[in-house]
Order: sequence, then C-alpha cells, then structure tokens
Amino acid sequence: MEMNVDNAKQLLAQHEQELHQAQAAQSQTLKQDPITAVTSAPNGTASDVTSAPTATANGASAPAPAQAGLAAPAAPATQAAAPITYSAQSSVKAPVTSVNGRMQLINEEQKFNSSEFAPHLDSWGLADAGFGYDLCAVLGSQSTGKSTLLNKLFGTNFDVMSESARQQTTKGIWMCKGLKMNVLVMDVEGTDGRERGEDQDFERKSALFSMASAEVLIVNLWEHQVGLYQGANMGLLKTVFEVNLGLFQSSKAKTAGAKDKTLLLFVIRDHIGQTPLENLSATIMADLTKIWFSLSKPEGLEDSNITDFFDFMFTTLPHKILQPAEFDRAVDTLRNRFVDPKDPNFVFKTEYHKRIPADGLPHYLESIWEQVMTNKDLDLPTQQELLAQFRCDEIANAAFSHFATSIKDFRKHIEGGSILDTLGADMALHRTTALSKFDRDASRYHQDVYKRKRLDLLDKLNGSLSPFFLGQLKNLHRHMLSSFKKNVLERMRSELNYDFGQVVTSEKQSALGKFTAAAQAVLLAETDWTIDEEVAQLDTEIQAISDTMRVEETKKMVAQIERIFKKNIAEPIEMALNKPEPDMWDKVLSAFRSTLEQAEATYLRKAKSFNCTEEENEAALLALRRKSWLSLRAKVDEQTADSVIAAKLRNNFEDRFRYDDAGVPRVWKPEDDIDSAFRKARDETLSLIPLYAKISPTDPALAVELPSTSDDPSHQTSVDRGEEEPFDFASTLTVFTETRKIDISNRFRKEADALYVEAKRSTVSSIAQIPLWMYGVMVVLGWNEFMAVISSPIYFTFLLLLIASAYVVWRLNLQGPLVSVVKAVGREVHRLADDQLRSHFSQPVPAPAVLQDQRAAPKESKVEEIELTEKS
Ligand SMILES: Nc1nc2c(ncn2[C@@H]2O[C@H](COP(=O)(O)OP(=O)(O)OP(=O)(O)O)[C@@H](O)[C@H]2O)c(=O)[nH]1
Repeated sequence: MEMNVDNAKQLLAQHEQELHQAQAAQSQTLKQDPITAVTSAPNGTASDVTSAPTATANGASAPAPAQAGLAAPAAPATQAAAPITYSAQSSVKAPVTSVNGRMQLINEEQKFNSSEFAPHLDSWGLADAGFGYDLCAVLGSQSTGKSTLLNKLFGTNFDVMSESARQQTTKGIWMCKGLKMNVLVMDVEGTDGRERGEDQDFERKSALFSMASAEVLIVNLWEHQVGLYQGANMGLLKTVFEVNLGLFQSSKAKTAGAKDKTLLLFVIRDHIGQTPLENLSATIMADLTKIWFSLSKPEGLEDSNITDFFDFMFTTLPHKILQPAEFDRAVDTLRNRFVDPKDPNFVFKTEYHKRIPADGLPHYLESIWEQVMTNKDLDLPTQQELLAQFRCDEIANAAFSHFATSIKDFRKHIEGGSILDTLGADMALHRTTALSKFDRDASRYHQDVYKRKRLDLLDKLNGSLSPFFLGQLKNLHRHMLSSFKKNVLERMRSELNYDFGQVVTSEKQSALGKFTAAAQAVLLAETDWTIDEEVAQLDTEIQAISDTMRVEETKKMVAQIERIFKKNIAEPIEMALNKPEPDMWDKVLSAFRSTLEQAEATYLRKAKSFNCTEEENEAALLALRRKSWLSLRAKVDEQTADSVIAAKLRNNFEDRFRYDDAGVPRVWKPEDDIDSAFRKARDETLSLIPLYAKISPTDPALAVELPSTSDDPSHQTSVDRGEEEPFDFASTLTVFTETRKIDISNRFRKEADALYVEAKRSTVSSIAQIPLWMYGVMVVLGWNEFMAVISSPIYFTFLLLLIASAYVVWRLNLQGPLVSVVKAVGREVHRLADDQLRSHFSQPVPAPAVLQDQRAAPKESKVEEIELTEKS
C-alpha cells in the first residue's frame, strides 16, 4: 500500500505486456478455487491465471475455511455437503441461468427467475435457515473488479472478465451463496457500461433493487473515481436514493415510525495510498450529503438526513495486480467484517436485517423487483431523449402555432351559429398539415420521444379542434330542431288529411338522418370524439317537441269534438225541455249518450294517428266526458234561465188554461167555471218545477255517472288536462236549488194570477151592452140633423158622393193605400207647418232707432246681429 506512484505505473506497463502472454495460458485455465487462486507472480505483478482443483460435491477437495481465511459461523449442517463448484475464471459466458451453484436471479431481459430461486435456496441449504442468513450486493461501474472481489471475499464463483477483453461480464443480477457462510451474495451488472450506452434503465432498477433488498451494499469504485460525479455513480445514487425513499422508505417511516437501514460499504480499489482513506471518505460523504439535500423527498421526510436511512463504511484495497499480496491480505481483513460478529466493523448487524425468513425470500425479492419494474420515477430520460424532447417540443410548437393561425377563422363562423359544410374536411387538412410538418423534422430524433411527442401534438391539435366540432354539432342540433318543427307545421298546414303520427315520424327520421350525416362529416379519425350522445340528445328533444305538438293537436282535436258535440246536443235538449213530460230527462240523457259515443269514437279514431298512449287516451276521454257533460249542463242552464223557464211555465199554463182540450182558444162565458180551470192549470204547471229541478231519468239505465275531480288519484292531473275548476258530478245534477224553486213558483203564481184576472175581465167586457133606450135618445137628438141633410140637396149630394166613394174604396180594396197617402200627406203638412213656425220665430224684430244706429255703426250691429242669432 505504501508503494511509490512511479513504481506502480512502471509495474502497470509491465503488466500490460504480460497480459498478452497470459492469454494463451488463460485459455487453458483449469477450474480453480478463486480464494486460493490469486498468487503473486515472481516479479511482483498479479496474475489471476492460476488454477485450482475442482471442488467436489462433498467438499473434500474444497479449501478449508481457515485456508481461505473464511469464518463460517453457524453454517447449517447441510452446508458442508452443498454442491459448491468453483468455476474457471472464464470470460466466456454460459447462456444459462444457473451455473455451478450460482444462479441468474434477474436476466438481461429484466425477468426475475422465480422458478429457480427456491430450488437453489434449497440446494444451498438455506431453505430452513429462517432469519439465519444475510444478504449483500455489490454495485459499481462496469469492470471495476466487483466479481473478483466477491469471489475472493465470499468464495463465490461469479464470472470475472478476461484481462484483455475489457468488456462487460456480468449481465443482469447473479446470486450465489458464500462458501461455508450463510451469506447470499448478489453480483450486479456494472453501471455506466458501454454495452448499454445511454440506457440507464437497468442500472437504475438493479441499483434500487439491491438497495431495497440487501443488508449491506458494497459500492465498488476505483480510487481515481472518488470526487467524480458520474464515475462515482453519484447521479445513479441520487436517483436511486430518491426512488428508494419514496417507494420503500416513506410508508415504513410513516406507519412504523422506524426507518429501514442499509449499510453502504464503499470499497475503494487500487488505492495507492497517496490520499488517506479519511480524505477519500470525507469526499464521498460530502458528495453524498450534497446529493441527499438536492433530493425531492416525500411528504413527512423532508427534514430527514441520509444517516437516518444509511450507515456508511469505507475501506480501501490495494492494487490487485501491482500489490497482489497486500491485496489478498486486505481482502482477508475485509472478509472478517462479514464473518466475525466480534469484529468491531462487523457488517451484518441485526438492524440491517430485513426480517424476512429465508423461505419467504423468493417471493419477497420478486415483489421488490416487481415494484421496481413498475416504478415510473426510474424512467428518466437519456441525453438523446432530452435532446429529442427539447427539439420535438420546439418543432411541435412551431407546427401548432401555424395550425392555430389557420383555424382561427372557424371560430367566428361557429360562434355565430353558422354550419360550415366543409368543416370536417378543413379540420382534417389543417391537422394533417401540422402533423406532417412535425413528422418531417421530428422523426429524425429519438423514436420513442418522437412518437410520444407526436401523440401529444395530436392530442393538442384535437383539443383545439374539439370546440369547433362541438360547436358545429350544437349549431346542427339547433338547426335540425327548428327545421323539424317548421316542416311538421308546414305539412300540417298544407296536407289536408294528414296523419299527425306519420308526419312526425317521417320528419323525425329525416332530421336525425341529416344530423348524423352532417355530424359524421366533422368526426375526425384518431380522436375520441363521438356523436352518439348528441344524436341521442337530438332524438330526445325532437321527441319532446313532437310530444308538445301532439298535446296541442290533441287539445285542438278535443276542442273541435266538443264544438261538434255542443252543436249536436243543443237541439235534442231544447226539444226535450220545451216539452216537459216525465221522461223529459230520459230523452235528454239518451241524446247525451249517443252524441258522446259519437264524440268518443271520433276521438279514438283520430288519436290513433297521434300515437297517443293508453294513459293519454284514458285521460283525454275522461276530460271529454266531463266537458261534454258540462256542455249539456250549460245548455240546460240556458234553457232554464229565469226568463226562459218563466216563459216555458207561462206557455204551459196558457196551453192548459186558455185552450181547451181540442186546442181551441177559450172565450170565457159567465157560466164557465174559470176558477177550477185556473186551479187545475196552475197546479199542473207548478208540478213541472220539481221535474226541471233535477236531472233524473225515469229509466235508471239511462243515468249518467262520471267521476268527480275529488275522486281522481291526483287532483294535479285534472289541472294538467286544462280543467281549471274542480268537477263535482253530483252537484251538476241539480238544476234548481230549493230557494230557486220557491222563487220560480212565486213568480209563476203572480203571472198566472194576472192571466186569471184578465180572463175574468174578458167575461165582464163581453157582458157589457148599449141599452136600447140609448138608441131612442140618439134618434130623438139626431132627428133635426138627419132631416137637414135629407132636405138640403147640397148636403144630400155630398152624402151620396161620400157613400159612393166609400163604396169604391171598399170595392177596390184601396183602404191601405188610402191610409198611406193620408198619412204621408199628414206628415208633409206637419213638416211644412213645423218649418214655417221655426223660421217665423227665428226672425228678429228690430226697433226703428236701433235701425238708424245700425246704419251708423254697421260693424257693431253686425256683432249684435250675430249675438241675437246665436241667442235665438
Ligand atoms: N487493477 C485492478 N484490476 C482488477 C482488480 N480486481 C480485478 N481486476 C481486473 O478487472 C477485470 C474485471 O474484473 P471483474 O471482476 O470481471 O469486474 P466486474 O466489475 O465484475 O465486471 P462486470 O461484471 O463486467 O461489471 C478483470 O480482468 C480483473 O482481473 C483490482 O483490484 N485492480
């Protein structure tokens, strides 16, 4: 260890020369014990091209632990018989997963070898070891002598690289049991290897796996790597620390409050002794502390220190080739830390143990590997990827900004409610242009990144086009709804005998078809856009509109049926009520029934084309019955209004009182029994009032029974049907209330009394006659005048002329025209006289003095004249 640096360089050069010579011998290398294999060359250079006898299964020829410098505490009895074979230090890798006791735990394809692990544990005699085993792993750059160190330390037989090849030897993760010690050793593929190039995926995963599963993690590095960032695997450690903390430590720290500790044993190789171990370890610690603080730590562990999770040990090993003896001694000393619990630096402290029984180890390690494999945080990009990300983003942004400008015009049209016929094709064109621009420039970069970024760009493009797609659908939707409504109304107006259901169905189909076609035209490929929801929504809304229209149409139809009903029922009711007979209501009700039946049949016939549901029909029919009944009641009310019923009763009374049984008008004579005739007619008429008072047929079969609104399951339904007032059927049967009956009968009695008095009077007037003596008085008093006319020829002539004219008028039936002429003449005379009188009384009579003043002041007199005229 205290070798001079110049000496060391000299020896190294010498060693290079000898390497070629050694190759030949290496090819003939026999299997040897790796622990005893290292012998010093006579000139002091190291040579590992030494052979050892193959260990036999029973271990007879295997080196004794003392010889190997190994302590094997508490090795199970089966251990001695373990089939450990020491393989040759060959650079040729066997493509097998299990070689001579060692096994490939995880292969190059990152597959965990679960099937072989348990049998191996068994063959190593560890299946029943419980907690009596330890697990350590090695981590470090490729070809830094990791396998060599492990073989020497634990007596394992991991592959060691040929001196001359300088290429990766260990691939994946290998496991082997330490010779005569219950230590499972994992040889991990070297980091920073040229074989994997920039792909740091496996090294991150394997490092994390080792850190999470091993109690002791040997970090192997050359002395000259100390202080370097990549060389000393600081970048790798940073990532692995971070993920380890988040993935495996945070939950444990939170739940149990305890932190799972791991020992990091830094083995500094080829230590030539110029820099003391303290300085080297201080440098490493400083680097580690620095990266620890730069980590993003999970919640709750922000203030944690690196020492909360890791313990650190540092050791150096001399140059294996230049100082083989020192190297071997140092390895022996180091081994002691692994096997001797009394050693102050004993590494397998209980606190590092993961407390997993050996038989559960296969499952435990497999689940850790699974967790590691599924962890996304390890997928950090390589430089190539970083560049690709950067450039692809730039190219995508450029393509997108051009795309954004070209689609700007769509916005105002779509937001303005227009439907763009070529929108689908235009959107596809702009999107393709942007993508091909991106493809042209970005496809040269890292393919995974390019593909990912292309998808991102596609998403972004689709995201920008999506509002236009949705806007177009919205506009189409609105347009289709309004055109559907318009078309249905148009057809209902223009087609004479339209079938509403058929009109609505055909228009709906046409609207949905047009919408689907137009929507599909804007549906772009490579999007998650769908139109199904919009089509379904349009369907529902069209249905809602057609339902509303149907309700309107139904109302119109019902109103029309009601009108016809009213017209048809009016005459039979009038006729029946005008002839008050005991079966008057029978006639009314049978007319009601037949008319209602007709109305219902008409409704049902028309409702068929409306696609009305059974429930709707039932409700509509009920409403129709109620309304028809109310129409009947209205007609009855009209026919029994005060004046009408009074007239009816009077007529009835007159028919009985004024006419005899043969229908001939009666002329009352004094000897007639007016009183009893009057009483009979009056009582018979009065008996009609109770008949009119209640709608009750003599034939119970004709009685009508309708449910009242209070019987409806929900009063709301009748309100919905447009029946504003509650319908109480029982009350509609009563035409006259008791008070009204009394009122009507009183009024009638008065009228009847008047007719009685009149009849009585007519008897008196027919009795009155001119007494005979009056004729004598008239002859006595008028004799002189008669004689004067007879005796005077002029008067007599006038008398004769008068008689002759009267005869002519009578004969020619000219009385009417004569009366008219006389009346017209009379009117004319009356008018002329009237005008004359008016003009006479309106003339002013001025005094002479006033007249003189008038001449002097004509203006004033004019004013007065006007005033006088106004007064008059
Ligand atoms: N200078 C020097 N060379 C060594 C030392 N130990 C081993 N070597 C040589 O380094 C080369 C690589 O050894 P390996 O043990 O295969 O190294 P490794 O790290 O396991 O290699 P990989 O598994 O491929 O990563 C071999 O030729 C060894 O002889 C050492 O301490 N110093």
